[in-house]
Amino acid sequence: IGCLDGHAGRLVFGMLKGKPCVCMQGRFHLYEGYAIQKITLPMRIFSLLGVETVILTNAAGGLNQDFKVGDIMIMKDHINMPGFAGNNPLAGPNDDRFGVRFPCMSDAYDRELQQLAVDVGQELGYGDFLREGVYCVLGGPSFETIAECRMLHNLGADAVGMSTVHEVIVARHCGMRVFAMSLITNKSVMDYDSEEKANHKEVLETAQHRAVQLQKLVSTMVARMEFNNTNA
Ligand SMILES: O=P(O)(O)O[C@H]1O[C@H](CO)[C@@H](O)[C@H]1O
Ligand code: HPA
Repeated sequence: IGCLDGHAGRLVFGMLKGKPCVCMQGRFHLYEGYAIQKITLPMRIFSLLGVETVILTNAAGGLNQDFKVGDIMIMKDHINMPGFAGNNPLAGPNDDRFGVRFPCMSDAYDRELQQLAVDVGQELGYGDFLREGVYCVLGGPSFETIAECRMLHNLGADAVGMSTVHEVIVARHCGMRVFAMSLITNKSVMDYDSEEKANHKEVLETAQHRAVQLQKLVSTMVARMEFNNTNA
């Protein structure tokens, strides 16, 4: 597990609301220099362990100008920018034991789980800062230029980050259900007059600020999820 700032590098096993869970406290990133297949290996291990549902979180910059720092964006779709250049975790020989050669991605983000997040978020009183949108992944580690932010927004992305999408692709390839959400930790700089600058300190501070609400959202969702483990 990646062990950089903000990523503890632990794999935690336990029960959450009566359900067996395994939690990655941290993740690997492309910008750490790992091959994309290594970054996503934990998803295949989870699948072999019998995991049925994957919940992914990330910190992201807000491209959508209606988003505020501290908003939680339910991911309804993604744009896989490294994939456009051929850097896809499923590139290379397909291992048929995990999934098909050409997996569908139009149903990557489970609609029922998105609705569950909306329902739970409303009940918890999080409606004011719960959004939905499209996440775009880039390689990092440099944050985006103003021109890049404008381009990504024009392409239909609401948030930008450096993770998650590769994990989603591998998790979907092996048939796990996926739910993902982004914490908008900073506003993407879209204007040459702006004095704002993306920085990792702000990302960590915002994550700290919303940590308890994110935990509550995830644990309440887990409590409500149907448990249907055919491997049990
Ligand atoms: O996507 P996660 O790992 O949450 O973290 C995001 O925040 C870091 C940049 O501040 C990058 O690692 C980016 O991907
Ligand atoms: N850009 C890319 N990745 C990020 C950002 C950002 O603005 N914020 C947190 N992760």
